[in-house]
Amino acid sequence: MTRRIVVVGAALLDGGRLLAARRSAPEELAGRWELPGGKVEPGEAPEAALVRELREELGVETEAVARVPGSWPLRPPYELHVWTARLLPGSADPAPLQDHDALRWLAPADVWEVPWLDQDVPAVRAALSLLGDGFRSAPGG
Ligand SMILES: Nc1nc2c([nH]c(=O)n2[C@H]2C[C@H](O)[C@@H](COP(=O)(O)OP(=O)(O)OP(=O)(O)O)O2)c(=O)[nH]1
Repeated sequence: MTRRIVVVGAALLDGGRLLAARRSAPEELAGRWELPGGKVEPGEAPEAALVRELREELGVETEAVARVPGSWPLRPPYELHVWTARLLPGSADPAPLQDHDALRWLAPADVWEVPWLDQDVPAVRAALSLLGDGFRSAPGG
């Protein structure tokens, strides 16, 4: 059986905009944009991993809202799953504390302005199709 490790990415929404994060490392990914997140640890729920990673990387308090249908292969054994997420009331604003050197809140019309990692493009597309054109609020939110 092939070992699979899930990387959770957040489609973090606030005020009708989606957060994109520019990777600062490793070298082959640096300068490209991604959905912030990281690896799910053994025994950890993906929603909990997402909240933990966003706290570590961005200094924010969030909650996962809904899984975006689909999964996207990364470098083996990793695969990307995406959840919509929102900032909790009173959370700090996101800051690029770890793994990233720039952040952008993208309005719907601007989503394709940043050079996403190739492997993130279908995941971002799926997130947008779940959210709808305006992405005013995450489903369930
Ligand atoms: N977080 C995240 N990682 C992605 C995306 N697309 C993509 O190819 N990756 C890759 C980059 C990394 O090789 C891997 C996730 O690693 P990470 O560095 O974000 O995760 P982590 O914080 O748990 O890692 P670590 O430093 O603890 O090892 O998946 C994405 O949209 N979000």
